[in-house]
This record gives sequence, structure tokens and C-alpha cells, in this order.
Amino acid sequence: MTNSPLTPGAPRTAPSTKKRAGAGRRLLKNPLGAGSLGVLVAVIILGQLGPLLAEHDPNFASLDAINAPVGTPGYPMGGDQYGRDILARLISSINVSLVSGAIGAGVAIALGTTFGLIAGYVGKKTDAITSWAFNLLMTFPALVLVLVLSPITGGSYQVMMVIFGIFLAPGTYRLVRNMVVGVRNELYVDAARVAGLSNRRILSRHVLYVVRGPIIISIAFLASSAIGIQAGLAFLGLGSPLVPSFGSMTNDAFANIYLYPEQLVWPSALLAMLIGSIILLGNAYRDALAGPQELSKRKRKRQREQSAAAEASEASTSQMDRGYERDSANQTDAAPQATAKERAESASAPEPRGRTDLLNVTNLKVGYPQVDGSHKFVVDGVSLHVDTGEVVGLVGESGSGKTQTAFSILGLLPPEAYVEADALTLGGTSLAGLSGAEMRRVRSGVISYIPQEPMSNLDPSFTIGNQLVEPLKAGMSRREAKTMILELLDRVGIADPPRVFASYPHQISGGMAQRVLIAGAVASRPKLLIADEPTTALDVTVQAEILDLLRSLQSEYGMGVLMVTHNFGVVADLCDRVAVMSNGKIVEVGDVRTILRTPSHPYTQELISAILDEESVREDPPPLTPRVSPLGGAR
Ligand SMILES: Nc1ncnc2c1ncn2[C@@H]1O[C@H](COP(=O)(O)OP(=O)(O)OP(=O)(O)O)[C@@H](O)[C@H]1O
Repeated sequence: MTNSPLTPGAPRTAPSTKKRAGAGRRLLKNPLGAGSLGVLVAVIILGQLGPLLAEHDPNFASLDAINAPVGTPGYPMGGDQYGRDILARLISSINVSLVSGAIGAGVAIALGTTFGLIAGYVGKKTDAITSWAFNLLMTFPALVLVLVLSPITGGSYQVMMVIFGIFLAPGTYRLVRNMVVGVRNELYVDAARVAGLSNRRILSRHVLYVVRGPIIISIAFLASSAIGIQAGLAFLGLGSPLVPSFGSMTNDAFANIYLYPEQLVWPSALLAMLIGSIILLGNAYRDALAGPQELSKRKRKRQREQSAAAEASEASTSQMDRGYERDSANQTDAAPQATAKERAESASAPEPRGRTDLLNVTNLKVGYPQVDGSHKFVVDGVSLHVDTGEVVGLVGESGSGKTQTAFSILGLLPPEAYVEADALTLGGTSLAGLSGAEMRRVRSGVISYIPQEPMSNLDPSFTIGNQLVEPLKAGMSRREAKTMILELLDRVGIADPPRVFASYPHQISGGMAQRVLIAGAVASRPKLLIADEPTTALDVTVQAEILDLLRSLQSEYGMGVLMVTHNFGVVADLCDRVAVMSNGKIVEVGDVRTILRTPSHPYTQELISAILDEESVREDPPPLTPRVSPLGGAR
């Protein structure tokens, strides 16, 4: 994370006060978008003005008008080989094409998007069954089916388009399903789950919003495909002869291609304009939706990653220093553990509370299926508990299974995970047997979660206020929720709450984003707060501020906290007890002071010595030998 040292709550960069230009405005600014939209609108208007422009019914035939040249009175674009008004037929064909495109694309999008969203999000058997059904659909020869069904359809092009829409749906299904699979484990989707939003709300609000760009593009391709298919079928003579179409007009014109080539030009040119403008408009709209912020977002992310890499070593060294200094102080202090807690408690004067068992995890196992059918257990028999108002550190190196343990408690493991536990209870209630809706209620009220990467946990498409207010709307009015969030933003140290409330995630710094997520996490006054390395992605100055904030909020609200971290400095700074995790198992557990002083497990000793054995790192460099400059002075 790239935060420069900041005053708490101050923005890294002044966010633009200019409202983001809408997608519609960006579309019109793009010459391709404006041009294609102009052509499409002109063609549609031409279709609607048909009765005013053409003097004859498209099926009216006159012997006088057979192959009439362009400009013949009453036949401005001439007559075809049957003496019908070409202009009237072109205009009717536009409307037939538009209706065909709308039906074909509508059916394909409705089916493909609905089932793609469900299959991608729910996964497991639902995904397997729907994918199998859509794959099967793809193997059907749609054209043959339309031919076979033609006695039933009666040549109705609308019914044919419904059938083709169904056969076009697998493409949309695959597109949407694959995108949802990619999005469903995004951190901000997890964050929405943690906030207690229902699956329907998450799908419609977060997931559908992200996949809308490709869906819009596919609408353009599906509509143009349907128009092309309808024209092709009419060219082959399928469909009612009384329904004019670009396809049937092209077929008619072929009979006289050498004598009256213009009869072929009109329908072909209009069909090409219609299809081309729809496809180009879809592309331009997709670009307009992506917007300029996409580019700057990627650039910022790159910069953040570079800075994070540069700051990582400094951050961990400094954090370890804090832990070491605190531990050293502990060793000389008669009541060492009280030091960190006392500071927070004296600031916020908490209510005295008796400790009761809040979270109890016994013999938790999390496994993932392997190719040979077995399970690899990444959490293997973990047992731990957190009492009310207690801060427990879950510490271990990267990959030791800390996050998987936390996600098991939160019910956020991916569908393929195998989970079993002798007990997994919160306040005496078992979490193991809860339905999805019950678990959502728990997450929206009793447990809260603070993630490692604040930026990734905020949906870039919505304002901060919008995202914080959303989970609270179930229990209060929007106005009340807004007031509460503004107060909380102020409480977590954000200098200008109304501005941050109205900002998008890219307009605030990483430290502010973490404060925002902390505000969201404590908004429901949870009993248990799970913080998964909440300071790792932040720079060293902000890390200290966030730990101070967590400490004071924990004390003020009396929450139990499970602090997931790889950093013993954070443990020493914040926790009452610590459980040390290695290779999916808890290897040692105890109160922080005892473990820091007398670690019994070699792995714990190794972790602690990695913090404490800093003499070589902290040794001052030897003084520089003064050198005599050519000008005579010492340098
Ligand atoms: N979906 C998954 N499928 C298979 N293995 C997984 C999956 N998710 C995590 N794992 C594995 O589980 C192990 C524990 O991961 P976990 O994220 O809990 O580690 P961690 O201790 O939190 O590490 P870090 O501090 O880096 O986040 C890792 O080896 C990881 O590769």
C-alpha cells in the first residue's frame, strides 16, 4: 500500500470534486459511439416513419411497377420484380429486423444471464447441472430444429427468434458463469457477505454490476446475430412470404442481379448498416462503462504494489520493534499485560464486564479435494476459544492456515472446501448447522470482519457511504444509517466524514480505507471481531494508528477479537492470549506474556527469535571516515 505518512484521516490526494462523467456522456464523446448511435437511431426512425414515407403497402404489387427504376413517381427507390414498392419493403424490413434482434437477444440474455449468475455464484451441483444442460443445448443443430418445427411455428419469425434465442443462450451462460466464478471470491464480495447482505442482493448489486460490461457487449452481438439469422432464414425462403425482410428482398434481387443490381444494394447496405452500428455501439458503450478511472486504477495499483514491496521490510522491522520494546517493558513491569490495555481503557472508560466463553472452536479441520480423490487438510484439528472482551492472537507464518481458520468461523470458505469440527460455537450457539440465511444474520450482527487489503474489499463502483449504509438498511432507515455511519467515520479518525462518505474507494488512501472498513465492521456492534492482518497492507505510520484505533474500539465496545497475524509485534501490542499456528495445527497457546518470555515449542521460539534477534539488524553502521576533498575541507 502506498500511503505516505499522513495526518489521520487526511486524503492522500485531493479527490476530484467534479462529478464523474456518466457512461452516456462518455459514449457520446467517443466518435465511434456517437457515430454508430447516430446511424442506429436514423435507421430506427426510418423504420418508424414508414407509413409517412412510403405510399404503398409493402406487399402491394402493381404490374406498372415491375422493376421500376429509381425515381419512378410513387416508387422513389424503384419497384422489385413483382412490382412491389422497394422503399416500403425496406422500411418494413427494418422493423422486422429490430423485432428479431430484440427477441433473439432478449431470450438469450434472460436465460444465459439468470442461469450463469446462479451457476457461477452457487457452484457445486447447481453449476454442474446447469453447465451440463447448456452444453447439451449447444450440441443441438438449431437450424434443423427450426426446419422441423416450421409446421408448428407457422413461419412466424417471432417464434423462430424465440427458438434461436434459446440456442444463443449457452454463449451468454458461459460468459456470465465464468465471470461470476472469477468475481465471487473477490474480497469485496466476501466483505458484502460478511456485512450480511443476502445472496440476491450481492448478485444483483455487486456481481451483476461487475459483469454488466460483457453482457452489454454480448447483447449487441446477440442482437446482430439474431438479425443476421432472421435475414438468412428469409433468404432461404423460411418464414411467411407476407413478411418483408432484408433476406427475402436479397433473394428477390438475386434473380435480376445483372439487370438491376441496385435492387440488391439497398437491402444489403441497410442490413450491414444496422448490424454494424449495433456492434460498434456495443463496443463503444463497453468502453464508456469502463471509463477513464479503470486506467488510473490499474496504474495506482501498480504503484501501490511497488511501494508496498519497498516498505514491507521497514514495516515489519518497526512493528517488531514495538513488540520487542513492549515485551522488554513487560519484563520489568510488575503488571506488564495491563500496559497496552490500560492505555486504551483509561481513554475510553469501558464498562466493567465479566468474561464468558464467546467463541469456541474444537478440532476444526478444513480440507480441499485433490486429484486422487483424497483431501489435503490445510487446517488440521485446530482448537481455540475467545472470551467476551478478550483479544486472542492467531499467529503463524504465511500459509499456516490462519485465514482458513478465520473463514471457517465466518462461513466464507469456498464451496469446494470440506469442513468438520467437533464444536464451532459462538455465544453457545453452534455455527456448524446454520443455513445460509442464518449465517448471514450472524455475520450482519454478531461477528464482524476486518480484512487484510482494505482497497480490494471496497467495491470500486459504489461510494463509501453507499457501501457502509447498505448492510444497515435492514434494521433502520437510510437517513438513520447515514447519520450513524458519519458518526462512526468521525469516531475512527476520519477528518472529513461527509467528504469520505461521498467518495469512491479510489479517492481515499489505504489507511483511510482501512478506517472505513473498521467503521463498517463495528457499525453493528459485533460481539466478535475477526481482524485478518488488518495492518499488513499499510505503511508503518498508519499501522501504528490503526492498531491504536482497534485497541480503543475493542475496549470501548467490549468486543472479543480474534487477531490473525504473522507478526508477534502485533500480538505483543494488542493481544491477551496467543495461539501459534504451524502447518494447519495449533502448536502452542497461552497468555502473551508467558509465551513471549518462555516459548516452549521450537516453532514459537523461532518466530519470537525472529523478532528479538535484531541486534545485527539494528546495529548502527560504522562512522564514515572523513575524507579530504580536493578543495581541502573534510567531507
Ligand atoms: N481454495 C483453496 N484450495 C486449496 N488450498 C487452499 C485454498 N485456499 C487456501 N488454501 C491453502 O490453505 C493453506 C492455508 O492458507 P491460509 O490462507 O489460511 O494461510 P495463512 O496462514 O492465512 O497465510 P497468509 O498469512 O499468507 O494469508 C495454504 O497452503 C493455501 O495454499
